[in-house]
Amino acid sequence: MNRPILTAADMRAVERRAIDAGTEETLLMERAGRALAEAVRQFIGPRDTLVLCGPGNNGGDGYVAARHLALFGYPVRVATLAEPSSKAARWARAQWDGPVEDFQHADAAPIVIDCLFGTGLDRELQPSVSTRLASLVGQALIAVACDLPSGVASDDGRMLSETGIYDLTVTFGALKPAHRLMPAMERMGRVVLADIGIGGTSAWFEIGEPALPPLNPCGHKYDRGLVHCLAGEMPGAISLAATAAARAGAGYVRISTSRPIAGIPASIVQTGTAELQDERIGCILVGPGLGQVPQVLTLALTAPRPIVIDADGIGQIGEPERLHGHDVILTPHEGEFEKLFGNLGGSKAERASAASQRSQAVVVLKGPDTLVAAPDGRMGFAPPAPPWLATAGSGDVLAGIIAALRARGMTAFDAACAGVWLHGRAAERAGSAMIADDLLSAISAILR
Ligand SMILES: NC(=O)C1=CN([C@@H]2O[C@H](COP(=O)(O)OP(=O)(O)OC[C@H]3O[C@@H](n4cnc5c(N)ncnc54)[C@H](OP(=O)(O)O)[C@@H]3O)[C@@H](O)[C@H]2O)[C@@H](O)CC1
Ligand SMILES: [K+]
Repeated sequence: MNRPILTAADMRAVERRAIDAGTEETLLMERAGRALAEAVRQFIGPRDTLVLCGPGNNGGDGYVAARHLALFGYPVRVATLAEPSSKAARWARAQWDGPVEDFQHADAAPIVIDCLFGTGLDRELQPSVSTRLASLVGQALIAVACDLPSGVASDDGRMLSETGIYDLTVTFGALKPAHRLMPAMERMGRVVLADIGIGGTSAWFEIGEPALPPLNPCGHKYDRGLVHCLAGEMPGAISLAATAAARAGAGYVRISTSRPIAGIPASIVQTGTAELQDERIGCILVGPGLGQVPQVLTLALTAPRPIVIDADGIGQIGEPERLHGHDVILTPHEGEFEKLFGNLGGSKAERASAASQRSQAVVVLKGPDTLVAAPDGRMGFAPPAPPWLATAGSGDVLAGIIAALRARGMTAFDAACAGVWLHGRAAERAGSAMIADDLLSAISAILR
């Protein structure tokens, strides 16, 4: 299931609609604070707990959580940075009948719950606040963030202030972009999405497990998709990509190559010609191991077939507008992206979206926080993938998987999202000592 990702403004609009429809704001805060307390209870048993409350509704959630944790039997202290400034937070503060300490002078605790700032943070923290918060987070056995670690910019995942590494982040109603974007994502620990009875739809979402096209029991190999790969100077990369395409379910994979490539499964056909006008081709794959032979990309773009352009192929496109009228999926990492699109500025999501619109291609902007952008504004955010996916050949495998899914009839955007999801799960299955070749058998295991 794809989970919506909402900006702070989107989230406020959802909240406003619920309130206009008769839901009390304090009820939403009560649900959020209770969900936070329950998540903490699931994570760790009763230990001394310090809840840090800020002036806004994030702080309000903190007073509610403190009340519930005390009811659950946790020894709870509350420390405040400033008195509540919103009506709902004042209500929550009034429901807390324990003492309230001053944030700067509160003693550390094994469980620290940061409810200073959430989606309303719009500037860096005062240095005295970030230093003290980082110290409390650093001394804690378990550091928990309410909605977001204070210091995180919700909409783009930047760190406005550094406050340390958390173990658990409990968010409400919907994920925010920062939960799936670096550098914020790696500060959050486990992210729990709590249901508080409201939520929205969005063109932005976290990529969930895909529904792959069903196999036709009466079908033949071409029904399952023909992927045509174009080799270049370094055949290892294209053989990895071609094998990944075969493992990801393409019925027929062939490689145009000027010299035989050793070590490829015999089922992958090698040909000395490039029959790209073949209408049975479901997707052309060009770029892995291509080297400096730009005429191969030019040849690929003569064929009226869907194309995945990866690696060296991306650097040879020249102007992104060259792709207009073609059916293209681009799979750049940051360096290749900048080479093609220049320095676009803005957040990673804004850059991916702008690039997709400019090229009219689906853009898979790879990294530890991979994004899939469509020209119509849709954006898939990859769920967290293991860091060992950053290894030589990993991108070739991803390109091959995506080409197979495109050839199998998925739309360009869906194929790219599904490929990113499968690639991450294959890496999880392959384990931390994997090399890119191991992803191939892991794909087979997942698709079994
Ligand atoms: N949306 C929903 O559906 C629900 C949302 N809920 C919760 O509400 C949270 C959002 O609450 P929010 O909008 O009150 O913002 P929040 O993060 O508490 O901070 C705003 C306050 O901080 C201040 N301020 C900002 N930056 C600052 C800085 N650097 N240094 C110092 N001050 C700074 C700013 O005041 P300012 O000084 O700018 O006037 C303002 O007072 C959300 O994260 C979630 O936890 C749940 O209750 C349930 C439903
Ligand atoms: K927080």
